[in-house]
Amino acid sequence: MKICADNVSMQFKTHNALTNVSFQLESGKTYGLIGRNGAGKTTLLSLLASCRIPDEGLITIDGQDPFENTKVMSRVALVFETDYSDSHEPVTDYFDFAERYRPYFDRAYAEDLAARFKLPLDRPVHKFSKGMQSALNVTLGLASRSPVTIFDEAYSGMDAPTREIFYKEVVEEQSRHPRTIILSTHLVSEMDYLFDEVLILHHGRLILHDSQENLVSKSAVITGSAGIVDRFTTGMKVFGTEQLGGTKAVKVMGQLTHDQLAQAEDHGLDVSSVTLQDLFISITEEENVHAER
Ligand SMILES: Nc1ncnc2c1ncn2[C@@H]1O[C@H](COP(=O)(O)OP(=O)(O)OP(=O)(O)O)[C@@H](O)[C@H]1O
Repeated sequence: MKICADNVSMQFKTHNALTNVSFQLESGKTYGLIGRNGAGKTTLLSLLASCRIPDEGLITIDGQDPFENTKVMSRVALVFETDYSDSHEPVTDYFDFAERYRPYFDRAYAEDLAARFKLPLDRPVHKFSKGMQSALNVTLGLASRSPVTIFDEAYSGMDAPTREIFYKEVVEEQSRHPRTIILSTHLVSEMDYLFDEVLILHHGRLILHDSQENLVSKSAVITGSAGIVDRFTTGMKVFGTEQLGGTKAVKVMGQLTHDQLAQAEDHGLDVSSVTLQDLFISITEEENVHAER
């Protein structure tokens, strides 16, 4: 299912939670939605899941407005951190419910995941630990096999080995049952390998949307003696700088040419790739937002 956001804006009283956000998402890809606290990720995902309507702009899923559109919305699943404190039902009741309302729900897969996450099927969910409740959420999301499956930080309660099971399943599910998967997260460094494309929200604006491959190949860190690094990077688009004594590391946007790489080597400069986490931190640091040298 193709998702389009066209100039979407959302306000809470006087606060602009989203401003003119536009993008297109395709089926069969895993998208990483990243942004600092309060950047607007949950607001955007709740619009995609039709929990609210945008103040301005349009969201379409397969060309249709998803709001109160049962046919479209039965194919979209939003998984978020849920408060289960009043949930006295066992896991099996959640599976029964999903089986009734989720057209692609695979119960056998859900039971298999529950076993791997060590979730007792007959125990009331309010008695689960926070991590177990998160594992139930991701189980319902994965097994929903919804053509659009959105996880809004739904895994934050899970410990590292449990998150690894989830990540592995995301990869395997994309090859078994390709769909649009959107993962919002703060765990950028451990999840970056899952993303085909990355969207970075900052203060409600989409400041970057590109493939993971492009992001990594179109940026670099140049490290070496401060004066030489400064001369080498003059005229380049710099988005981050660190200095320790006489050694400077400058992060630049844009792919270096063969000549530039050869020059860097001649000058004893080290050229390495930027991680997504690095890129994210640097471009969302106020003082670095795309400063041109
Ligand atoms: N119901 C609401 N009423 C008023 N303001 C809201 C509401 N929901 C969100 N906001 C504000 O909108 C902005 C975006 O919030 P949102 O929850 O979308 O951010 P987020 O990127 O998901 O943040 P986090 O990573 O901390 O979960 C924040 O400034 C938040 O305070």
